[in-house]
Amino acid sequence: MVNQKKFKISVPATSANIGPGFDVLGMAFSLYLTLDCERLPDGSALQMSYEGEGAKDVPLVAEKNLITKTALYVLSTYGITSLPPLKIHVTNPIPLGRGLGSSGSAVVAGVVLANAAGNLNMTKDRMLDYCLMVERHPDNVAPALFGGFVASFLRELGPEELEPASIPRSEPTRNGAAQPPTPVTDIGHYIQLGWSQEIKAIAVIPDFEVATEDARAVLPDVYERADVIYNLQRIAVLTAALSRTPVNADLIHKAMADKVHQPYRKHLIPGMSEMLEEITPKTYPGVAGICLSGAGPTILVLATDNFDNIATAVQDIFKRQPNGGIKSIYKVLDVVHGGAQTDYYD
Ligand SMILES: Nc1ncnc2c1ncn2[C@@H]1O[C@H](COP(=O)(O)OP(=O)(O)O)[C@@H](O)[C@H]1O
Ligand SMILES: N[C@@H](CCOP(=O)(O)O)C(=O)O
Repeated sequence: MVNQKKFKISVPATSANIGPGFDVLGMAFSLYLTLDCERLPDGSALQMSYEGEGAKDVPLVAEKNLITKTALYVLSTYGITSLPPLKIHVTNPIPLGRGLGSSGSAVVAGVVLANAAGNLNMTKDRMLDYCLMVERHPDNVAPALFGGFVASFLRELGPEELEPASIPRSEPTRNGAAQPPTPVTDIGHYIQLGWSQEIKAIAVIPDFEVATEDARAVLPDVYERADVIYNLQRIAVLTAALSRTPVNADLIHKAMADKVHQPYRKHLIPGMSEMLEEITPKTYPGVAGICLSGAGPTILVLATDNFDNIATAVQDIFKRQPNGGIKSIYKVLDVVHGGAQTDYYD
């Protein structure tokens, strides 16, 4: 099966945080990064092509592209120094730098690619360790790998694992540090949570990027106890409320408030504060909750109905921002149960 000539890897887009669940919660969406792969005869060079989001900017050199760079890193820890001869066609509908987990999906795709191309036979739990060596926060990579609505945490690393060279890194794309070594095991822990299928996700995606690294740089190192309690109370209620039918929109909306990351990021996303205040279950029936998607700038509205009107209301707030307004598009997405997968065929 694994030696079949062709295989296809699919990895869903994700939204992380979901309000109070900063670096904890994430969900997988019905929007897939795909890699169509074909094994080539021994001695052939890697052939890589790419269509979709990022096509103009994403490098197609194996050592530079985040997908293949991640695959090379994984293979290197198995003593394999190059990618086996492959033709890879990447199709990417996930906008880059918008808070829909494009880098997490690319990292997951790289680990899954290494597993398939190198016949490594890794479990998904082991793949998670590798993903976390490249992208440090688990809230995108865990749902991209496993699917669904996921809560995750990292185990505390011991002193020797905290040696600089061993620290799993976030945002691999913009630092030039040496490759991390073979990961220790069980870095990440996760659980798939219940999700009420009546709730869909509206992603309103503005036409500018916010690099996750920049959106993390604006956060404080230390928080007030009251703010931590505020988020802990809400996250516990939110995870249960999102699994219940009938949907309690008022409770979900209140439980999606956050004091840990959104207030510090609001200046990076013009209009976000107005959106969080104005788009409520009362003003727009069908709304269940609203938050920044990941590190932004996409706005995520959870809703049961009235999707186009709600999306238009968010878009109108982007449009009325100073200096000519901000253009946006929107996608109405399902939360999908399946995560990354590899299909083999002739
Ligand atoms: N499909 C992809 N192929 C290669 N690199 C990618 C891909 N998707 C994302 N990246 C890299 O990840 C960066 C975006 O990461 P990040 O700032 O974390 O935003 P996001 O919120 O989209 O994950 C891009 O600038 C690019 O370097
Ligand atoms: N918890 C992270 C999530 C980043 O998600 P992304 O999709 O914006 O990369 C954060 O909020 O920094």
